[in-house]
Amino acid sequence: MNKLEDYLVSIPDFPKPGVVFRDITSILQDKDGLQLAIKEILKLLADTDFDLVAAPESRGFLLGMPIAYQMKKGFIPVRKKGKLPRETIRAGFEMEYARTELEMHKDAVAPGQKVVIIDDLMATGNTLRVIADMVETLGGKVVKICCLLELPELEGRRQLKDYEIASVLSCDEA
Ligand SMILES: O=P(O)(O)OC[C@H]1O[C@H](OP(=O)(O)OP(=O)(O)O)[C@H](O)[C@@H]1O
Ligand SMILES: Nc1ncnc2[nH]cnc12
Repeated sequence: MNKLEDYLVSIPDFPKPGVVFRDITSILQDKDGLQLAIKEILKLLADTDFDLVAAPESRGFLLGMPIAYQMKKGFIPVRKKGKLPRETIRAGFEMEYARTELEMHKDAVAPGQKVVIIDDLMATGNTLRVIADMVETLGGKVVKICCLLELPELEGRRQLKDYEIASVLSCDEA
């Protein structure tokens, strides 16, 4: 079986010039790649006590949901603006290549609940920061952040110093 990094395809200048897009769909479309990706994230959580997984639309859903299901936890979808039907909290921010707004249902986390945040990739870290802030605004505790892939050159960890972060792979920008 290949290593996880052997399945990852990088596309220069997508979605805009200067960005190297790390395409996790090339991992997930392979049956062995998919197994590896989920198993590696499960390993990162082997010793973590938590109640809920929170993950952002859309690539975060692809990894967050199987983890929540496998570990028998609840799942909180963090969605792009205007998609969640009940009362939400919302935050707008810049990512590596776009501006976006994310929302979480106000009743998604009860005070004191322990939340793991899962995403495919940490670039600037702004997506993860906003989700951590939302969890805390609702009274939850972020016990761990897990990503399949991290781009250290964008220094996402600098603004996430208060959290335990684990990623399966790390990729230089070039
Ligand atoms: O660290 P950051 O700079 O915040 O970037 C990371 C985010 O960017 C991508 O999501 P995107 O908003 O492109 O949405 P998608 O998953 O729907 O493609 C990725 O899935 C992360 O959630
Ligand atoms: N370089 C990148 N590749 C894939 N997804 C991303 N999200 C933010 N930056 C990204």
